[in-house]
Amino acid sequence: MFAFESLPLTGAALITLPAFADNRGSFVKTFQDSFFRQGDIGFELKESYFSVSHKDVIRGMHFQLPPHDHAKIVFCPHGAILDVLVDLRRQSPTYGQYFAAELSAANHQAFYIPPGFAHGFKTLENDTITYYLVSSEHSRDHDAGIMYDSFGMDWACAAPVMSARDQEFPPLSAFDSPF
Ligand SMILES: Cc1cn([C@H]2C[C@H](O)[C@@H](COP(=O)(O)OP(=O)(O)O[C@H]3O[C@@H](C)C(=O)[C@@H](O)[C@H]3O)O2)c(=O)[nH]c1=O
Repeated sequence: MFAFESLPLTGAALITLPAFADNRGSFVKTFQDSFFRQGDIGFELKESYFSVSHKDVIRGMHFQLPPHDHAKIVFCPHGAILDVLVDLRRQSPTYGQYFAAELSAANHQAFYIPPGFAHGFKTLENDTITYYLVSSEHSRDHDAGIMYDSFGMDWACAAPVMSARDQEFPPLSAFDSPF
């Protein structure tokens, strides 16, 4: 069974994926339509993708703007990441607050990230895979972000490897949130 733990940022959740180990290795279930559609989540899978990163890579903080905003399920099937969410929903009591947790192949945990959140991560190991299940298709014109170091998170990383695009996003304080 998927174990679901609500987070202080309303609507977001930490999910422990069902995992089984035997003398061959391990088996992890990453998605079940009936589970993710139920209740408040109502997640409908539209796209899936993964990235592979070296250690000390930071990607983020990303989201898609309305009307192409989406929910994400993020997990790490190889290596480990420090995964970070920021609440961008203006009416939310936790607007501007962040939450971080380690997701790894070893703990087989996933974040459920509702629409209206920025998402990013730092890799903790080489050859780390970050895997996404997403509820809308990618729209390049609606792909946006805020600066990774603008909302109070201590990344504990002196020289992160980052894309040029991620270093040019506005800080949270200058971002006029549509969520
Ligand atoms: C996200 C995405 C990117 N791309 C393209 C754009 C670009 O040429 C190349 C790499 O894109 P990026 O540099 O944005 O990749 P990356 O920085 O890994 O983007 C990811 O970051 C994390 C934090 C997330 O939350 C993800 O949803 C996604 O935004 O892939 C797609 O074609 N489809 C997609 O869905």
